[in-house]
Amino acid sequence: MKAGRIRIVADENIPAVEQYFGDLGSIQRLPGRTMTRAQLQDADVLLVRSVTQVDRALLEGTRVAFVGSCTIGTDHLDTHWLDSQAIPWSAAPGCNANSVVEYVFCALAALGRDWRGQRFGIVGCGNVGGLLQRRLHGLGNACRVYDPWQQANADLATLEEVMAQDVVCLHAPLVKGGPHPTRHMIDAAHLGAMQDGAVLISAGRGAVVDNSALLALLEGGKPLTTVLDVWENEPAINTALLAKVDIGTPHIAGYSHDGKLAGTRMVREALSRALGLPALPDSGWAEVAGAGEAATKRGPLTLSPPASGKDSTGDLAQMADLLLQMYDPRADDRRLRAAAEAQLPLAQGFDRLRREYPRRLEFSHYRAGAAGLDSESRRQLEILGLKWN
Ligand SMILES: NC(=O)c1ccc[n+]([C@@H]2O[C@H](COP(=O)([O-])OP(=O)(O)OC[C@H]3O[C@@H](n4cnc5c(N)ncnc54)[C@H](O)[C@@H]3O)[C@@H](O)[C@H]2O)c1
Ligand SMILES: O=C(O)[C@H](O)[C@H](O)COP(=O)(O)O
Repeated sequence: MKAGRIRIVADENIPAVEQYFGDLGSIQRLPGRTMTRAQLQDADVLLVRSVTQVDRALLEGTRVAFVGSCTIGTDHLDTHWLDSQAIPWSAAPGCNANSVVEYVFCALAALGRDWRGQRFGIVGCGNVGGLLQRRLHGLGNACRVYDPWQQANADLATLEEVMAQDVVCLHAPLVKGGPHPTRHMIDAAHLGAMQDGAVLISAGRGAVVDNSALLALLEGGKPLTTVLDVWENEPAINTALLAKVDIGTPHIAGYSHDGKLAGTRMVREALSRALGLPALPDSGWAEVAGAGEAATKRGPLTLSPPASGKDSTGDLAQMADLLLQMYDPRADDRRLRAAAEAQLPLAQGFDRLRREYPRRLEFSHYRAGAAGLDSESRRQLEILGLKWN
């Protein structure tokens, strides 16, 4: 592959491909879910997101010599086959971890759930779970963590102990083989053993939770509060389960604009390494990203003062108000339910919502006035990433 003459095929949902890869050659955009081998015949580089299965069936006989996935998850890549063919590949570890952690706290805020004093369980403690754990420690919350590949984590516990916490957050990858597979790891027994009134937030991969078991439990009246961002059989998700969950979103927890751009940048950096090209300095990448980044150029966005009026939980309502001004998952929930009620198959609506996702900026882009908030609430919001005017 020679820089300047590389043929790149990229999923149409990857932002800023032209800015980040345009210097390398031509770019063709295609819908990721329906990419075919015929479309990739003359491609040198394939850039995907999580909806494209990249395997022998897709690539054999093509000249694709590099695969980049602008995502954290890699379960859609047959990495064994890619390695066996000596096709270099890269994903974007951690690119949208902050976005997912912000989603967790905004979901709790949207539910009116006070996170202070709650005991958290985290399943899967890598970039996302680990960041969540650090934030929770900063906030003063107790955590129990299940991650069979870790030994040094001070919060390690059994899966049973983790599932018994007040708020259980699932951030494990989808792993189909090996000693610790995750498909349906959260089964009827684990779900049934959750405390009445507990919160379950699933933002890793849908099939980690046995969706039928969860639906049966909710239909049976188990008092759980459930937030599902990821589902089995996306995009054709179970509408009966959607009807039962408290917040349901179309796999967008990691969809901050920042997280998506970071994914594109990380894959470009990996391709540069594979091609032996020099890395651009950080400022260079910032300029490239800036080409499509009008919002950050305008400077910080200012939040309205939080709605006044303290309740019995002190400043919770005000903290929640500020968080929800930055991102309100109930808007995504409403759009998904509206798509489920439309005449078209929900699979189309699910993908459309993801394709047309509004620009969502992470908390670091915002500034708020601290007046009226007590010092502990200010501290909590600072730990979550909010800055003050
Ligand atoms: N909803 C979204 O928008 C969204 C966004 C980002 C990532 N994700 C998903 O979340 C997953 C986690 O992201 P990450 O950045 O933390 O990935 P990561 O690779 O940094 O961490 C994954 C962690 O899960 C652990 N793990 C592996 N098998 C496990 C098992 N059987 N039980 C419990 N833990 C196990 C690993 O040891 C690792 O620590 C990704 O693989 C991806 O599928 C979803
Ligand atoms: O793995 C990830 O990074 C996330 O699940 C990602 O947000 C998925 O988005 P998609 O690739 O499906 O657009």
